[in-house]
Amino acid sequence: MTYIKIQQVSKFFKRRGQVTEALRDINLEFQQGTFVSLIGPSGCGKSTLLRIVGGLTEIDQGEVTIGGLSPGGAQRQKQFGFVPQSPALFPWRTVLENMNVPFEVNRKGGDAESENREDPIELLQSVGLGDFVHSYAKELSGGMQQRVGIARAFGSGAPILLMDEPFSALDEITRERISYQLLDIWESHQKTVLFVTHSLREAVLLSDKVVVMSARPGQVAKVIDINLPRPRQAEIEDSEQFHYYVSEIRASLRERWK
Ligand SMILES: Nc1ncnc2c1ncn2[C@@H]1O[C@H](COP(=O)(O)OP(=O)(O)OP(=O)(O)O)[C@@H](O)[C@H]1O
Repeated sequence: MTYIKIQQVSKFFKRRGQVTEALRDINLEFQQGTFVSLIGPSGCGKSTLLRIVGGLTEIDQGEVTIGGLSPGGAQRQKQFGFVPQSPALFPWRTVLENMNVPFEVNRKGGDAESENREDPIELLQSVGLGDFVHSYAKELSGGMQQRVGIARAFGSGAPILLMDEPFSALDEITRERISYQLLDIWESHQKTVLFVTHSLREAVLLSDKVVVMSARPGQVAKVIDINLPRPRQAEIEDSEQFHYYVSEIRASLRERWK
């Protein structure tokens, strides 16, 4: 059953008398529990689309529904967890205390559902941070901080995670390692994820669907189903099928440069 439905969505930004057409006629549908990557040239509207789904940016035309709710309605029901480029951690709090932040916020909002929460230590172990639970966030490397951000989002109780280039500030080796940890944690939780990336490799490794977008005004160039078996291990990157998908995405991006 369709969970996230984006119909004929267009978005214009108006600033100082200038109008930028950021998105044009976007139509997409995703089922619950799908890992979706958005890939496309810089400025094609990937972040804007993520923010629209998350109820942070209004649309000018079209409609977005999340399980029948408007993005604003879904946001009020705490359906979204955000993982931005750099994780918003409190530096003087420990890793474990940072894991509690979404629940503190929810409690302030009078929300009691936080009591059925997952064990934050187990979540931290699943991203390789079991030994750093009591470290201060400021003592962690950038990659470790981002792993806390990911574990926190998976433990937040939100069914939809919106990840906007979460690995972009990391070096290549850290980035590769974290992508496997994200793969593992997602495969054991199967939340609906919208993941913005510039990496073809990450898109194929992680996703069930890759949305290739064309340059501004952003339009959907192609939606590619990644039918690689799960659970996926590092070896899958050596498979012919993996390379085939990477080439297909690259060709689709190039097609739009012409
Ligand atoms: N708040 C805003 N006000 C005005 N223009 C905006 C605003 N947000 C985005 N834009 C414009 O909309 C277009 C799409 O921006 P967006 O950040 O969504 O692209 P993107 O694909 O995520 O880019 P990148 O890959 O570089 O992060 C760009 O031309 C951008 O300048």
